[in-house]
Amino acid sequence: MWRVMRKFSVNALKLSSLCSQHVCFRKPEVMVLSVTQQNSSERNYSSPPGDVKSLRSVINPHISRIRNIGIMAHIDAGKTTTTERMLYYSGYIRTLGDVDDGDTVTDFMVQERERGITIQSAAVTFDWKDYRINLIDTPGHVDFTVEVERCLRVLDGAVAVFDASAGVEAQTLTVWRQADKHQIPRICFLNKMDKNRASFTYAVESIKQKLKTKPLLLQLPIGEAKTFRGLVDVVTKEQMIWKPTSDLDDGKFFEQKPLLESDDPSLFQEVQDARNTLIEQVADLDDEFAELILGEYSENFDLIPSDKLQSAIRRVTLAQKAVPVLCGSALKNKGVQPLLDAITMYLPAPHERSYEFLQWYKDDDLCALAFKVLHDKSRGPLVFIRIYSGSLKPQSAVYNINKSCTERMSRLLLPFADQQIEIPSLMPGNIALAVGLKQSATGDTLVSSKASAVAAARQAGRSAGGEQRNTGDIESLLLAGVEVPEPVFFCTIEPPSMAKQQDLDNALSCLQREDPSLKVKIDPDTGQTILCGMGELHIEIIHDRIKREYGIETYLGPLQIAYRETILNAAQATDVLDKVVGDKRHFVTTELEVRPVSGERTVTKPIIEYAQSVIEVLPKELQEAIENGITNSCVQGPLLGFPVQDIDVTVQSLTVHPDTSDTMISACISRCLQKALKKAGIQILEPLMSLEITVSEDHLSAALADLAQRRGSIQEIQSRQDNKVVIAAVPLAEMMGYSTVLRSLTSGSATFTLELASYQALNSQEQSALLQRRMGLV
Ligand SMILES: Nc1nc2c(ncn2[C@@H]2O[C@H](COP(=O)(O)OP(=O)(O)OP(=O)(O)O)[C@@H](O)[C@H]2O)c(=O)[nH]1
Repeated sequence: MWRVMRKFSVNALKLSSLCSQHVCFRKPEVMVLSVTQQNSSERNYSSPPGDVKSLRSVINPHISRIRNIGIMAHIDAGKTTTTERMLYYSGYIRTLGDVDDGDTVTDFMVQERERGITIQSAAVTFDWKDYRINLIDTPGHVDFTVEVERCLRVLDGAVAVFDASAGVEAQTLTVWRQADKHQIPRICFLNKMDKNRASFTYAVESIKQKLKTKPLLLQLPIGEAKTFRGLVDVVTKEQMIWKPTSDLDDGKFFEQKPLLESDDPSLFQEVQDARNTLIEQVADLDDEFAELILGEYSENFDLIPSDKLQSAIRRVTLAQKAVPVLCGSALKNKGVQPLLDAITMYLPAPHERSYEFLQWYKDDDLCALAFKVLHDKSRGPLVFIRIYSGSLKPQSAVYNINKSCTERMSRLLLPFADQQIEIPSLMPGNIALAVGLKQSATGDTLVSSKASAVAAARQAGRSAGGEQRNTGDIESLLLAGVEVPEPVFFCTIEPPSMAKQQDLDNALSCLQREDPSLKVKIDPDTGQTILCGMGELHIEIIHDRIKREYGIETYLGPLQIAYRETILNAAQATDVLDKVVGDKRHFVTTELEVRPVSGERTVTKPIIEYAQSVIEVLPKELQEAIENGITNSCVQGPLLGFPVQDIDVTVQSLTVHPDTSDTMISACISRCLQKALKKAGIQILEPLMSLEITVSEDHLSAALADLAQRRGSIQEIQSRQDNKVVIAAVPLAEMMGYSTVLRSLTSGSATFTLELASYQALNSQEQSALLQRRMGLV
């Protein structure tokens, strides 16, 4: 049972389950925070370090004291255990759990079902010493570009957790490269130092080789594998030894004292050498520090004050010139407190990151990103928000740029400790949960008002070179979130019985708000529900979540590619509708002309025009009925039922009997358009993907040979450190199961991202082969 649960925790979000175990274990109480009324005895802390209690009353700490971080790790490297220890030492949870002990998770599932909240939580807030740490969940599946990018957007820094016996593994490599792209400063934590075959040297070497980064060794282990008992801080030359002080060996207390030569001469020498190497490395990367050591301390590096070295390490970490490396054993409760110190010391505060879009907003104008939506049956959608500028207050209205609507939030909550605390305001750099936003979904940008969005749009327009754009276009520039690509795969989904259809519809509508890349539609012919997603894995996960979180066992049809249809030529068609319903005669005649639209940009909605003779006499009310008919007809093309794009429709003539309903007008127009499209000759378009593969030189030719067999066209091969980055365009139809093939071709060393680039025409042979397949003839 536990194994099963552990697996989906892997697939879903491990931090989520932690948050859920500890935050949502009981019905979350919402309490209005009143600093003066707080009674410390009510809290759930077990001798928290530092002055956590008083800090907890600080709703908006100074921005320099905030750290928004994520933890990235390969499966089983110890992300959950490390996170759990962080929450324990910070006083967030009272008892240390073991991920291999399933009881708590089972309990949590029961609670979760009773409370009706979905499992996932996006962030957990806790204080360490005098810092506010928001631990933001990083997605379990790097295959979801949208999900990963959304998440990286709200992180200011990250901790990469490694299994010290395994070094850098595939999944870490992928996320590491994504973090490189988003320029996120990082710290490495070599976990599992207690494990047989754990090797500090091997793991550091693997970081150097595989991640092509400069590791800064800030600690050295004392002992390795079974003998691992502590570590030495290379900067301060202090040793930290964890010794069980009571039956409860929770690692909370450890001995910290200067390492003396008499304690261990060879370790002392190692630390001395490591410190000198560290100083030289940092001096090479930081001019300010180089000047300092060449001047005052050139005679004796030992005299360099630790705080000067720490500040220089911070600067090179923030500039991503090097990565601090720490070590420990989360399971054996060693090394996590120094890791927390390093997070506060070396990772950036929100204002130390540069966010390009902020230049478009005035200083105190709100700019916030909704980065996760949770569904709570009693309180409705809870939206996780990160503020970049301005402030948020409960009962205030915000303008959602993506949805072009104004919404009012009723309350603001901090996901703090075991409660969600109601707060009166939220300042830049912070993260909170908003209650009452009905429209906002994952990835939406929230600003203070429409006027502020338009002003920022103008500013963005000016920065983009003052091109004339309409406001709608410019607004799309403003998305602090990520643009959602069109889904490229689809399949039918069916509930186990008709009685469950309503539940399935509800589940899908909740999931859609959380995940903007998921689309759901109804097949107009069969009435079946259709799921449209970004990839094989995406659809699989949605299927799994419906079962796991909503308790509905569904059946998926075969996975299909979302083609498009367009026309080859111009054509005209006429149609007549003459129907008597009750005592009314509905009579319409029409003539339509269709023409292909060519250009670089895809035109997904039909361009609608009217002949002069029609526009002169056309009442405004009928225009909507006509345009509905045209738009509906384009949803399903005449050849295979895929959406029709890149067409221009001109209404050449229209006669309508006075009693005719709008529905009949739409129906006649729609049918006439289908006739015209058929006459114009249908061309099927297939999704063409932009593929980026990062591969070592040794495996480059194997990857290229494979691409050639997939109708791929190579556009560019770049060099990135010792790796090659292949940029290619490949039809999606050739990409099924690609991750498995690439893994075996490159011994798991290559990574790739896949994104929709455009739609390209199938040639006549490919088109007729597809038609035959769809008709079941082959
Ligand atoms: N020996 C040893 N085992 C550890 C350590 N940390 C975690 N583990 C074990 O490694 C396994 C995976 O730990 P998790 O914390 O679940 O790792 P994770 O990275 O969250 O795993 P996934 O969520 O499955 O990706 C569990 O059996 C842990 O008990 C450690 O420091 N030493």
